[in-house]
Amino acid sequence: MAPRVLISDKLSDAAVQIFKDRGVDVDFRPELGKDKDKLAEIIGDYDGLAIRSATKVTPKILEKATRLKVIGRAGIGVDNVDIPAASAKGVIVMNTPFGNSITTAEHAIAMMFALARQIPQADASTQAGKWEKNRFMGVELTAKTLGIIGCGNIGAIVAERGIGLKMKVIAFDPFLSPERALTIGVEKVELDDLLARADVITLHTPLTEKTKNVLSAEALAKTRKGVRIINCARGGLVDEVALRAALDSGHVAGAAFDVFGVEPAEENPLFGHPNVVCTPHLGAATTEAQENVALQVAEQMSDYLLNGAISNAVNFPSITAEEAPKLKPFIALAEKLGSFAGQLTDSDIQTVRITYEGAVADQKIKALTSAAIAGLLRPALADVNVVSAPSIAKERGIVVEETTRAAEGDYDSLITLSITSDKYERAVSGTVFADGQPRIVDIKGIKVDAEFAPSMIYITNEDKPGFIGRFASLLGDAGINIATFALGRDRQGGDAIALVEVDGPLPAEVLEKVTALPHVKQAKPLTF
Ligand SMILES: NC(=O)C1=CN([C@@H]2O[C@H](COP(=O)(O)OP(=O)(O)OC[C@H]3O[C@@H](n4cnc5c(N)ncnc54)[C@H](O)[C@@H]3O)[C@@H](O)[C@H]2O)C=CC1
Ligand SMILES: O=C(O)CCC(=O)C(=O)O
Repeated sequence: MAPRVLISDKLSDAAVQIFKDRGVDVDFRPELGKDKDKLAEIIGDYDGLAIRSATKVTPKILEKATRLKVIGRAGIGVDNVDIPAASAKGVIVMNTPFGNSITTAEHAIAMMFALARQIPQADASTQAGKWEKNRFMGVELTAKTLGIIGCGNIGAIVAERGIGLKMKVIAFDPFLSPERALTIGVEKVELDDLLARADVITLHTPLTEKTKNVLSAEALAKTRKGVRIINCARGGLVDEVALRAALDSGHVAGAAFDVFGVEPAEENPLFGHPNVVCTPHLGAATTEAQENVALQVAEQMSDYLLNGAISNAVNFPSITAEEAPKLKPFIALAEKLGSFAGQLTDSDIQTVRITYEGAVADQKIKALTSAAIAGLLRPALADVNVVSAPSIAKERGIVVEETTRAAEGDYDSLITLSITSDKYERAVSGTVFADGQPRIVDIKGIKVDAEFAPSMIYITNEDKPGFIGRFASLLGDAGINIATFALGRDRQGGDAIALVEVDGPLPAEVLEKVTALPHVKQAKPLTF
């Protein structure tokens, strides 16, 4: 029986044709993106779901998706799909990481011109018969400084266009290597430097814990008077209330937003300000981009449904059905070791060394390495996947080295991930026990024994009496339950570490208090 795919958003017709040509039954029901009840009612009849951003793939939808094998996002951001819930159901989630990048970069440039010359306002006034020639005095962009926050695929295209416009382009992106910055032709700077120098700031990062409110009230206060701000990436990167205040005071000269904290944005703090230009998430909305992403998603989904081939999956490596059961726990281990290192890293990674010892060395280590790199980069990159992770690492000048050797220590299989950055070297090792659960067994040469948990705290401290008691009382007083507690130290009175699993997320103020405890060097929240 031919697999069945439902298209529940406005995808280009090109996708329908590809599915038909490949022998996949396809139903084109774009109205379902806004009708979650109807979608839940019929999703059980389909093997594949092709979407853009209107369809929200929630755990409730996935619960009803008894046949679903693959979700294809015709676009980049998969924030409308509950990835953990899809993964838990074994549903592959694919995206199309490059098909709409040029179009979105062009939208940011269009927004920059709209702000510089107040084109929407001048258009409205002219068409109202006012002919207000003196009201609309613009600014020239040539020789102005364009500050790009997030210089990945789209940011790099914006940079190229900005340089073409004779602007001075500076970029803040902790994961941009100096070599890549040189190739793109941008000056790599720290955030404060960008804020102080840029005449126009444009954002091109994913929305993550680290990028949320990257333009906060405090950051906006560090910008130049007269700065213009563009967001064509994700709502939530800029504090909209603080930006409105900065526009009202005249500190910020203009803002152009395509994306908003709440979408669809029927109301928003920025609305109604005379120097604000808004579009309804149109960044990817060109015929060319929509055709690119529709063709690509239909090809990828057909390949998977008909032949089992996986590409651009955000939640699974490319492996065969026979390899999967043996590899799966080690994939999880590699990805979690990478994630552990990635969550603790805020600087430019130069080298990643992965050592496979014992039985695991005979497995498909390319997939394991990809999973480790995807885990490492995911805290920083938009929806990096196991297929794209190695090439992204290469593009960023990260050297990846793999070593295999016979088991030397206590474990049948051991994976060690070491990263070198411009500031430090960090190593973490893990294994999979007979229960199939991945575990951390060594951090920086200090032995521990901890499972990965949804909410954890990693603490480094001096091995002095009293720490555990003080820490436990602090969490107890804050009403936070400690689920597991793993300790290690290099020697008596030396460096110690603790990996603590807690029930529920850790509030920032509690973390601050932990960091302030005597002898604590650092305390970081981790999620797995
Ligand atoms: N408005 C629209 O319709 C569209 C919006 N987008 C959004 O644009 C954004 C960027 O997409 P791509 O360039 O394809 O992603 P990408 O993954 O290629 O680039 C993101 C860049 O942000 C950087 N970054 C991560 N954390 C950072 C931090 N804390 N500070 C500074 N930089 C940081 C990363 O190193 C990376 O270079 C995504 O959020 C995507 O969803 C994409 C397409 C259309
Ligand atoms: O499909 C769209 O219109 C939105 C595109 C987008 O935001 C993305 O690809 O991340």
